[in-house]
Amino acid sequence: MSLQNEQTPNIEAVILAGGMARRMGGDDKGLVTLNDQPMISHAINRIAPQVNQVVINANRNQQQYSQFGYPVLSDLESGYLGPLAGMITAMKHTKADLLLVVPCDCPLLPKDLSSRMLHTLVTTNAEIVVASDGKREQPVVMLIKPSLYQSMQAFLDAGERKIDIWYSQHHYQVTDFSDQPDAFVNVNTPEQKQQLAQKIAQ
Ligand SMILES: Nc1nc2c(ncn2[C@@H]2O[C@H](COP(=O)(O)OP(=O)(O)OP(=O)(O)O)[C@@H](O)[C@H]2O)c(=O)[nH]1
Ligand SMILES: [Mg+2]
Repeated sequence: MSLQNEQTPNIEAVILAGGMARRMGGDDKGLVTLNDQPMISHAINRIAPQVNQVVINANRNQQQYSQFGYPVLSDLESGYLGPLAGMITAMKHTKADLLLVVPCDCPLLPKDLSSRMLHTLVTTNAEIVVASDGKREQPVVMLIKPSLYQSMQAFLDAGERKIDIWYSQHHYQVTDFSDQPDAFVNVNTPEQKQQLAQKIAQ
């Protein structure tokens, strides 16, 4: 699929908040408070200025999530199949040219995430762009063509769940954010939340 307008494609962001957050004791991770704000607010504040639309993907507390002012999508396929279930739900729903996928538990996402990943996509003609902190790929931070939903559906139908195995079947490229080493700090446990709260407050 070629983009209709490669200079200014329409980009929608989906913020994934549909997991079970077992390492957070089963609390709804997007709504857990980090420095006086729900965790997802930090991600929204970083991402909303960078894209044309935002949707939130959540499988619990949908009413509370709707108060952020964006559409809330629940996984089309229930059963907590993992992040791919949230991504495919947004891919099927969006009318945008490109979908920017981010998790709700990365409060320091780059402020130039979308533009740099778009630059990679356009200059390499990739179907998928994955962010990297310079050491590791961040599989839940992707810029992706929504038309790939059919491939993702086949992957899920086959019982597969791992994002990096799925995208490695496609022409993907990596955008390196090693200039922002903390950008993908991820909050999975109460201890990590505590550490990040102190760091942000400094
Ligand atoms: N829609 C959807 N999103 C998910 C699902 N599982 C995980 N995610 C999201 O994927 C991202 C990365 O997942 P994790 O950080 O492991 O979050 P989690 O699965 O809720 O947490 P743990 O149970 O502790 O692994 C987070 O933004 C989650 O909300 C799922 O089954 N459906
Ligand atoms: Mg998980």
